[in-house]
Amino acid sequence: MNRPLPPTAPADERAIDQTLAQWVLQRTGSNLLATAVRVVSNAEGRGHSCAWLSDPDTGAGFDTEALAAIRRHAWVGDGRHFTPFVLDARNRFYLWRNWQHEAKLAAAIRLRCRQRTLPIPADILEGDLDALFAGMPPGITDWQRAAVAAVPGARFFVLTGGPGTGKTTTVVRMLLMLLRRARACGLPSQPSIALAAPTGKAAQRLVQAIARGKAELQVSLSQCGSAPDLQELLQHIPHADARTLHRLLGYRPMDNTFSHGPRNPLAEDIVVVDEASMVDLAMMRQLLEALRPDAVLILLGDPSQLASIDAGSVLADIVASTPPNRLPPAMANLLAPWLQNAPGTATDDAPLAGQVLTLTYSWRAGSGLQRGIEALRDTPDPAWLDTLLSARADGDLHLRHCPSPRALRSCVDGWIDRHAELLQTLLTLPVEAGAALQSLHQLQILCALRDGPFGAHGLNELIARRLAARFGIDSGHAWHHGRPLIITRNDYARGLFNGDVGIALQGAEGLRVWFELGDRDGNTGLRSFSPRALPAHESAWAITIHRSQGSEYRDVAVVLPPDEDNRILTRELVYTAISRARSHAEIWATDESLRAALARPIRREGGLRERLRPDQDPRK
Ligand SMILES: Nc1ncnc2c1ncn2[C@@H]1O[C@H](COP(=O)(O)OP(=O)(O)OP(=O)(O)O)[C@@H](O)[C@H]1O
Repeated sequence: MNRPLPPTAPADERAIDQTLAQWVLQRTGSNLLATAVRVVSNAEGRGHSCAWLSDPDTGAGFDTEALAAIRRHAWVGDGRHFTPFVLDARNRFYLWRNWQHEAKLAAAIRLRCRQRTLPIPADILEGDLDALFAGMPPGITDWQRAAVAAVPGARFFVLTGGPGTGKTTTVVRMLLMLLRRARACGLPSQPSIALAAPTGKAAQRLVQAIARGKAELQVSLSQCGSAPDLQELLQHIPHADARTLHRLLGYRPMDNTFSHGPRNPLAEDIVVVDEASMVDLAMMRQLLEALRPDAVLILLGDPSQLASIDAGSVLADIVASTPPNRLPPAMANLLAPWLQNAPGTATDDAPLAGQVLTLTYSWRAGSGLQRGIEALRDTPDPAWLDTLLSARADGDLHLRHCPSPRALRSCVDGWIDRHAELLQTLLTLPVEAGAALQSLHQLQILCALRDGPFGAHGLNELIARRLAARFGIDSGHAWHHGRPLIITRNDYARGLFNGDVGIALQGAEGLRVWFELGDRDGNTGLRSFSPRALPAHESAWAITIHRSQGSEYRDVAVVLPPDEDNRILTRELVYTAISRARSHAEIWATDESLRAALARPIRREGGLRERLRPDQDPRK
């Protein structure tokens, strides 16, 4: 085993990758194993749950002899028993923990999917759908109806779609359906519901979205006048309390464990998790294992967005494991009468068929921004990009040429001009904290990078200087009235968490930093802190696109570095950024870097999607 290292030194090697490899080398004396460990550690750092030791497309990497030697090593197994590393039959190499997360998560999902029943007879379903979709045309609401009709009897359900496709509108109806037919679905007569999301920001947005969805449905139900019990049941859907997944599962930062798991499952009968694309492999396994077998899990999200920061691309893998919107034959027959377009059918043994549905009709369609979002969801349409590059704008989506720091300065000046009124109010007038925090939802600069002149740090410094010059702020002081900032480290004692956005405001007590925070009972309220009491933080005129996930703003400016070879530039990154905008987005980039980003989809290595396909032997 002491052969020279194969030529597989990973790009972007981190100190931890080398340290781990060194440790393995010292204990095993095997260069080969140490090299494979270096590769897999590096892969994990880039979000992969495993590393291919032999590329399935090119065959590059470790040769057959090297692979056989690694496979024979005592520290490497096939996953049946504990070994520090696992090499599967397809030459995917795992750290034991990621192998376990994948295997256990896939097994938990498959088990839940096998339990599905179709407990509601067709005539009852018809009445329910008529009441819940009164006045809504069939055709464009087909997949919303299908989701509402398919959720009874499911223990695991995934509803996906791009922005504005009606996920909230639909999930409120799905919950109402479960409440009305609870006993038939094997739930208590008044099932309890938990709402959760991966970040505090996303949880706040979920609260607002559910409250709005409930109010809209309330109007529709009272207008149609039928089924008064539905109006009563609607009150049982919570809308003031959504927790982060960490809080839902009882995260204990002292020892990095959770109080809820298989031995202490969650009490709730129905758990809804929004922004599921941000949930990594380890967290999703924890969630699945913390559910009672008879509880229902509903995941909402958009698999085209950036995947989780930590390893895995769980939502995208789940969605890709089953053909889109194909139903098992029995379900297709049951639903056919209410769908204008006959649904395609899946094979009977497809584990997730009928439990993963995608909403395809955008209710915000028609704007240039929406066209851009749709064009970027899958493989970008080259004609769309060419048109945009030559016209420089499509309605509310704009391109600004930004090849240099000098061009960036003029983009910033233009941005300040366009938002001058709002910025002036924030920076120079007394403003109430709630209103000031609300106005931060109006505009946001999103950067692909954190560091460098085109990164969020550089942009924040540049913006601070330009604002100081324009509005007469003392540029010698970082702390000034109207400065937005984002917390970058959790502070459990103060209840401030990574990603919380606040604003510094001068008041009777001097300069205080205000946040809208949730308390332990799920209520949100305004709280202020002295700047000295804050955990690690930075200015937030510009934040990274990764940080913006789960948030939404009226106007967004997206900054891409002009270096088109930068590996950060991917289609998912640009899609995630512009889909944060409700009304207007501008992209500050060169044509080349935009083209390069759109041509580079993220591919995360892992075996989850295969494990969820029909008849998979988990060790393959
Ligand atoms: N069946 C429907 N009939 C009429 N309007 C609808 C329907 N479904 C959704 N809408 C409207 O479309 C808009 C977007 O819907 P919704 O908020 O449910 O989408 P979403 O997918 O949750 O959006 P986002 O991802 O941005 O949170 C809302 O204004 C909603 O009222």
